[in-house]
Amino acid sequence: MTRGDVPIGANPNGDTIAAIATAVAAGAGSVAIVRLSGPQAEAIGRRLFVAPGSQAWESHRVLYGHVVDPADGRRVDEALLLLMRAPRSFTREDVVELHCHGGLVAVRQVLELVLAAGARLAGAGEFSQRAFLNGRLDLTRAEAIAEMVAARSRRAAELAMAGIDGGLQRRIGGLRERLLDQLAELEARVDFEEDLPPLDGALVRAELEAVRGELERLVAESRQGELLREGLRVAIVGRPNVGKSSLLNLLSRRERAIVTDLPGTTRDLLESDLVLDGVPLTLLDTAGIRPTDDRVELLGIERSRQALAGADAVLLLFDLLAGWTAADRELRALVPEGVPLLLVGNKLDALPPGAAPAGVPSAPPEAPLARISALTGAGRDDLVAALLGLCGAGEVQGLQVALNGRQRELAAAAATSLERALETAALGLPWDFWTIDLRAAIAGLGAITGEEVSEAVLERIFSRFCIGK
Ligand SMILES: Nc1nc2c(c(=O)[nH]1)N(C=O)[C@@H](CNc1ccc(C(=O)N[C@@H](CCC(=O)O)C(=O)O)cc1)CN2
Ligand SMILES: Nc1nc2c(ncn2[C@@H]2O[C@H](COP(=O)(O)OP(=O)(O)OP(=O)(O)O)[C@@H](O)[C@H]2O)c(=O)[nH]1
Ligand SMILES: [Mg+2]
Repeated sequence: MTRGDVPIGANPNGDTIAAIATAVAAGAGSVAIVRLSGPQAEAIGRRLFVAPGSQAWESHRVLYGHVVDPADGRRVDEALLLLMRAPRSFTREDVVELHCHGGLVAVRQVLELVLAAGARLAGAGEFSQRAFLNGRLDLTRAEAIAEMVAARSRRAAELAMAGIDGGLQRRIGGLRERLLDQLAELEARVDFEEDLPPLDGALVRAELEAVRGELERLVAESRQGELLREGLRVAIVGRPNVGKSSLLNLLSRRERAIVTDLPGTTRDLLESDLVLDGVPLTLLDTAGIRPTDDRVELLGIERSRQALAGADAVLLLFDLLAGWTAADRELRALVPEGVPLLLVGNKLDALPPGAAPAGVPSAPPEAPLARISALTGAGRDDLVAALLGLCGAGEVQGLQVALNGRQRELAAAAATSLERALETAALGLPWDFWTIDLRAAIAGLGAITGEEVSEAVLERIFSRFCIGK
């Protein structure tokens, strides 16, 4: 995105941007919106839009009419126009929306006419960036908007909504205010030591310690938010014929993968996107791993190994009838250290009642164990709960706010700065020695909310948004 000509702050003389605001892929919607923002938005709208009768161009009213090509008066689409004059708009600039018919052909023509009439194609995230620069949103709300667009599950959308409502801004902004209060007290003592009542150092330290604790809690909880935003890649691995594809089908509730009684049925990697208990995940069905001379099967097995190496979690499936065999133990050794692993004994239905499966330890030392029948679905819910629990996703239900990666780094650094300030305090050094680290912590929290953030960082954040947002 190049936007060197737009200064930080309001944009009264700036250019007018435009983009298609609605989905441009994954099938046509029934309505598509071209959005304009900037000082020329209304003039361009009036040039291209013909509203019959005596409809008035009033703010926050919808006009009915047609988008026409001003060159020849040809009607390009039947549409609705929504005018929102500054500052009562998303960007706090004049905004015009042309609500066209869905599908891409007409709406692209409308966008071309808008650009030909003097608007500039918006860069990624540029509407949201203007909303931020014009003080309509803080940075946590702007980032939450991007998360809402990207959300893959209901829980991820709820978390994004809490961010849009300012949940994170209030938490971080509140902690920053508390630090600013302490800084003011300390600085007053540096400047006017004689005129003020003495400062109770223990109280200041207790307050810094409390803020530091809150920051560390937020950092610790951020992992759950990450799960919701990014989803988990879970590989199902195991020997041929143990029921991996059957399990994929059971969890995705459809016949996604081919299942046969022939070992070596699955030869390629198969991905299925699903949501389990509000957590989005990508399940990978893999080719059964075994020694073989079949060239195609060997290539598939190589992909299984790669999936195993790149997964956030692994379900290692084995056949309860055959028991936990030497080959299963070898597979277990392939699972990288530190990757959450659940052993899944399958074909529970075929086990005679009361029979202990051969070789399966009651509490296997290797990893936690779940028993299921991919055929009947028995044990499915316990499997899901165990998997999510292993990945730390069990607690996402109560999650109110969650830091993203950028915010987590800043919060962790701020916590470290506070720790340093507290160490300085413990050494009994003068007030002005504390304030250096305290100020660094305040700046870090200001970078989360956007109160103290460089233009380069803003560019990087908004360039990850989609065009039209
Ligand atoms: N058609 C359409 N739908 C949309 C958006 C949009 O821009 N256009 N949004 C875009 O993301 C989201 C809604 N968010 C919005 C947030 C604020 C304002 C707005 O005009 N705020 C003004 C005025 C509020 C008022 O009149 O009380 C303000 O806060 O000053 C508009 C949309 C989702 N749906
Ligand atoms: N009785 C019983 N049979 C099962 C169960 N799960 C799978 N099967 C059967 O086991 C056979 C193999 O199932 P698949 O799901 O294709 O096994 P796979 O692990 O994907 O096998 P490959 O793709 O060859 O590695 C099929 O005949 C399934 O019907 C189960 O829980 N109980
Ligand atoms: Mg299979």
